Amino acid sequence: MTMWWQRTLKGRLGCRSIVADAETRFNRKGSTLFPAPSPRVEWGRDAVGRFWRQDPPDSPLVGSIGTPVSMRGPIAATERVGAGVDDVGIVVRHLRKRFGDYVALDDVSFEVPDGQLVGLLGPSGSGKSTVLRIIAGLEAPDFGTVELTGEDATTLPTRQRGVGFVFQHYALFRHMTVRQNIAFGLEVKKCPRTEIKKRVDELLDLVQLTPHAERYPSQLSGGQRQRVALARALAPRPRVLLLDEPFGALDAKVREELRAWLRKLHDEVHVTSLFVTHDQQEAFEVADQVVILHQGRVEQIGPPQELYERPATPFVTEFLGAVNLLRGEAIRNGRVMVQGVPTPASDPLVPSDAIGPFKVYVRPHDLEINRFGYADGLGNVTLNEGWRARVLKLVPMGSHVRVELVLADGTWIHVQTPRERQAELRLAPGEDVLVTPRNLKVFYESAPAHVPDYVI
Ligand SMILES: Nc1ncnc2c1ncn2[C@@H]1O[C@H](COP(=O)(O)OP(=O)(O)OP(=O)(O)O)[C@@H](O)[C@H]1O
Repeated sequence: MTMWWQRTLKGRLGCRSIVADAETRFNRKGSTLFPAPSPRVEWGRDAVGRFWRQDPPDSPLVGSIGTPVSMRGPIAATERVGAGVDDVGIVVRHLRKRFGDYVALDDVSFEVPDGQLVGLLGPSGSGKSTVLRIIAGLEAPDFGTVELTGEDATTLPTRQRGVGFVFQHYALFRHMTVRQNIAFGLEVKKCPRTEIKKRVDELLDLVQLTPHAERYPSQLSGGQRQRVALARALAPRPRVLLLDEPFGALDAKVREELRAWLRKLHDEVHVTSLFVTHDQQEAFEVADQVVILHQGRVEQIGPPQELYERPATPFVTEFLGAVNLLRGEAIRNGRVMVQGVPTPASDPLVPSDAIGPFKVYVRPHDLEINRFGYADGLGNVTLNEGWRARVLKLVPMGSHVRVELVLADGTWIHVQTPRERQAELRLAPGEDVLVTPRNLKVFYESAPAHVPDYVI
């Protein structure tokens, strides 16, 4: 029956994701849950991830755009990486995994659009490698599904998944040359010799190791070995490429070079890739989109800049770089009371009369230090607005100065001030100043766990 549904829907719509969804619904309920749509009906997902159906105006079927048809609940907006139903390379849905009593994954769902490089970012122990291992078939989920290029792969053995895997510790064969290592997967598949040679030459060129083809791994640098590992993973033309902290064991400079190199390489080969890292900068530099994991759950998904500018939770705000945390007392007319001062908030969605306490976050480069006021020489004095603070310490950091201050209520903050601005202000420890913020991020202090509680 399931097969019938697959065939029917595929034939009518050519739409793999809908097929997978219909199949699950069918299996769970044991009967057809929605009528077979006519070919004129269009299907897809809306901006918040719900399935929708667009019926022609004269259709006898109920439903229109925005009509959710999934019985398992929509994939939340925070779980969506990209748009489109037909162009998905990897889909994981509702993954759960326990190790004994420990919940390693708790309902993880996301999609990797075909041909994109997506970063899976999170602190140590957040479940990143477990997700990757489940996608590769090295671990079985307790619940949930894995779909690779439209095919349900949840129970497929690893070797049938068409997955290329690159680990942190390059597992190259020490007794084989670079060429033999890259050829290994193709030899196992018993590809013709001429084809193997052609593909290996191609890959040696791609990873810029042609001159080192006859070397052994011990004769290569760490970065070169990881490039061989990548070429070896790409050799059998995998459907998807999984990279688990591939540069984790390398020193900072080599990592930086390899990041740029990987991004360039991906732009050439466009293989759907999932890249695990705990390094925010690495994820942001390399990935088209980033999935942020925390304690086995997806916190937020989006392009790097969007995550940085519009973090959905306090965790994401804190995880994505240095930030000051203050207490907000109430919000009135779009201004949040911080340090007794109504301070502009950057989003019109702020409830006009919400009562705190709120967590108020502001990045060090979004704070400006000012004197209390200035005179124009004609006897007019203009007073600045901001939070009163005392300078504690100045630390030169090259292009900027890190200024540490204490606010009137004893809260410590730090500000990143351009070197030129410090040359103007000539701040010194012990001075009283005003601090003026931009881009405040405000969250309810005690939001229910895991519910995005972003209010600004
Ligand atoms: N085979 C296992 N048996 C027991 N616990 C495990 C097993 N594999 C993973 N875990 C636990 O599950 C949690 C998630 O592990 P995972 O390796 O997926 O995290 P991670 O985000 O990749 O961390 P890291 O960045 O440190 O590699 C960790 O607390 C880990 O100890």
